[in-house]
Amino acid sequence: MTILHAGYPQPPNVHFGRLHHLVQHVNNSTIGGGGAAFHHLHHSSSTAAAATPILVGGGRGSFLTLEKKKKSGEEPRGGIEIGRGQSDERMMSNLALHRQRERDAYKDDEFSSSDESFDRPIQRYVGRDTDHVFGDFEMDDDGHQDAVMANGQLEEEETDEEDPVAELVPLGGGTRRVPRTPRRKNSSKCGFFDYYKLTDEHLGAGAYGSVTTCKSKTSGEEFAVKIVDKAGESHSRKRILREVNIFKKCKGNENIVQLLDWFEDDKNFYLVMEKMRGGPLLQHILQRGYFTEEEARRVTKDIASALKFMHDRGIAHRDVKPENVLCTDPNHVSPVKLCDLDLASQRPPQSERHLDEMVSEPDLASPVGSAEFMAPEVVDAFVGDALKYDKKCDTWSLGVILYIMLAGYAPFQGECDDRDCGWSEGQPCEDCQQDLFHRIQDGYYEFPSEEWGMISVDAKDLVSRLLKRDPVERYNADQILSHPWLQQSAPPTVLQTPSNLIYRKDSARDVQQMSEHFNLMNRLTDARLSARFDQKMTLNECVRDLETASIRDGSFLLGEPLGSFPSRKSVGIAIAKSRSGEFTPPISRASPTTPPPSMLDLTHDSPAPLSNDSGTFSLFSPASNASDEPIGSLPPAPFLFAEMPSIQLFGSGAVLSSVQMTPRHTTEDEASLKSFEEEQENTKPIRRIETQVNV
Ligand SMILES: Nc1ncnc2c1ncn2[C@@H]1O[C@H](COP(=O)(O)OP(=O)(O)OP(=O)(O)O)[C@@H](O)[C@H]1O
Repeated sequence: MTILHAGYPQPPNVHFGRLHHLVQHVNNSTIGGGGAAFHHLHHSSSTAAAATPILVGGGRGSFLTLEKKKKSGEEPRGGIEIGRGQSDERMMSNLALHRQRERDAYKDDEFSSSDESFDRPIQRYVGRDTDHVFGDFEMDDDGHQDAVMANGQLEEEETDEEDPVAELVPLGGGTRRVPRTPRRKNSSKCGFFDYYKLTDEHLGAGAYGSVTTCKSKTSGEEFAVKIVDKAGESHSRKRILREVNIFKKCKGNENIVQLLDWFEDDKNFYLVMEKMRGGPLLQHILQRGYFTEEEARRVTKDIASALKFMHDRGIAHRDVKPENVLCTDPNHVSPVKLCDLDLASQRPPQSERHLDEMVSEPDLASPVGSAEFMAPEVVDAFVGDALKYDKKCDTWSLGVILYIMLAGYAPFQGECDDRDCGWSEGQPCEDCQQDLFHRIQDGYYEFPSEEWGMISVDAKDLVSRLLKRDPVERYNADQILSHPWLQQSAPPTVLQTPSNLIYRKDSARDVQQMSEHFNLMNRLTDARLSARFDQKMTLNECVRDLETASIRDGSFLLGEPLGSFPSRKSVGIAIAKSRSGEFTPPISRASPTTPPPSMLDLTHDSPAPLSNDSGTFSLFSPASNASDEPIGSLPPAPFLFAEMPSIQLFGSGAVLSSVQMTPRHTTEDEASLKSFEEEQENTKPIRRIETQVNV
């Protein structure tokens, strides 16, 4: 019996893009998943699927239906099963377990609700928390999860238990606890600006959002709000929901930034967090100009505590780096808290994972994070070894941070023979990049006596326990916390860190800036790849899109014109920025040569070898005139990344073709942006050409 469960959290680590494949190849196995997964199967020509009886659960209502059937002794028609070859009993107990997890997830949920009195889970958005926690699920454009009824028809998820609440708006977080009863449905449509006002204080920016101080309209209290533009990527909702879920799991931990509220409107997501007044770690150290080993010890302890908390819950942060370590107090370096949970992933224990599921799991196999903080196994993934990495890469990254805190420079640095190479000034250099990768892979670093001579043996010992190439040997968070260096006060030795951060050419500050190339690229790669998986593009489709991409005067051409960006202020700003200064199209020093096979895994789409996957791009300056002379061209390579101040061109022969535009715009640009978006909607759809606007 092959059974499909739809509309309920799928068993961990089953990627629906693989569903068809798995069903075809694994007899009597089980696939859990959303309605779309069922749809996929139901419409497939797979004999396994065709022979499949139908009953498929759809969310909680269907679960109840199933329970009733079970009680009455009625055999489900087809049934639901979670786990391969399991009995009906087992299936029911697994479902009950999922159900319990779901209850637990809601139990202390300050974010949603005032409906505790009803003693029932609150549907915070259409699609359940657990769906996001346990893995991917497919949503339609409106974020609805489909449920599948006994007749096999797709239908919207049952909402008989309660009226659907306004989708995602607002979560009405813990601070005000906006009632979310059906009666209050419309009144819950309050937006971020009903409760907060933005200030001019810019706190930071990342690949997806900018972070600004906002003030509560009622109390005047200051918070930090991360504003994420919805236009940035096709599946931003899914990512935001995942981040919110991870934040929720980390609620109450004093070393993880707390999310207090979140909202959504037509344009943006708003994540309201506690404000970390002390700023990012290295910036704080630089500004103070004074840093001791004891302070480094405290910071390490805080980060290790945050990691322990996350790891104990099966969550890996995956982007531990100094910018994501924030100081609470402007006058003291500690306590610190980890922020930026958008790359964090929650994984079930290894024991619950099946081998084929692990292999086919692009999300967790995707390399994310920043170069200098990447653990060797992540670098392996970049250079083709495709090894898995998990929570232990967080402790590696902590090792890198600790090293930088103690010395003021990074343990692994790239170097080449070319004296004029601008690597240490942030310029790309393939040789330096390769050298950096090799050094990380070798795991070779030193403790130069000039800085390290005065640092305690215990501190160095902990560094060496963390910078272990083999993740098995590397300390985990528990071991870090019990290390002697963290058990008692460290010497009050004043470190050379601040001055090294300022004066060394290859300082961590440069490293940090340069690592952003990596970070951005990895994330976008990740996003594009998952978009590709979502869209179920075939290899051939990818290749067709790739011939030549050019950017001319704000128009994006890809083979034939797919659309153009109007010369509006919001875009104009970006172009104006690009015009300033001489532009040479760099190939990112950090770009990986090949995305790891585990990310691509195109073998199901086509047997074509990846070596044919090079695309050729001509890169035109937006300022170039009618002569249309390309100002530079990028050599064909499996993966390319070129960057202008605000426009990036991404391309790869087989993977994706995408032009990413990141104009900054101010609020007065919103009207023009809106009409730009409307215009886009009315013109020919621009496939895989996306704009990202960071407010
Ligand atoms: N709660 C906060 N208080 C103060 N500053 C913050 C806060 N959260 C984030 N920041 C600042 O904003 C920056 C960007 O935030 P964050 O990393 O969450 O955004 P992102 O778009 O997810 O970035 P990334 O590209 O690293 O993923 C941080 O490095 C930090 O400097």
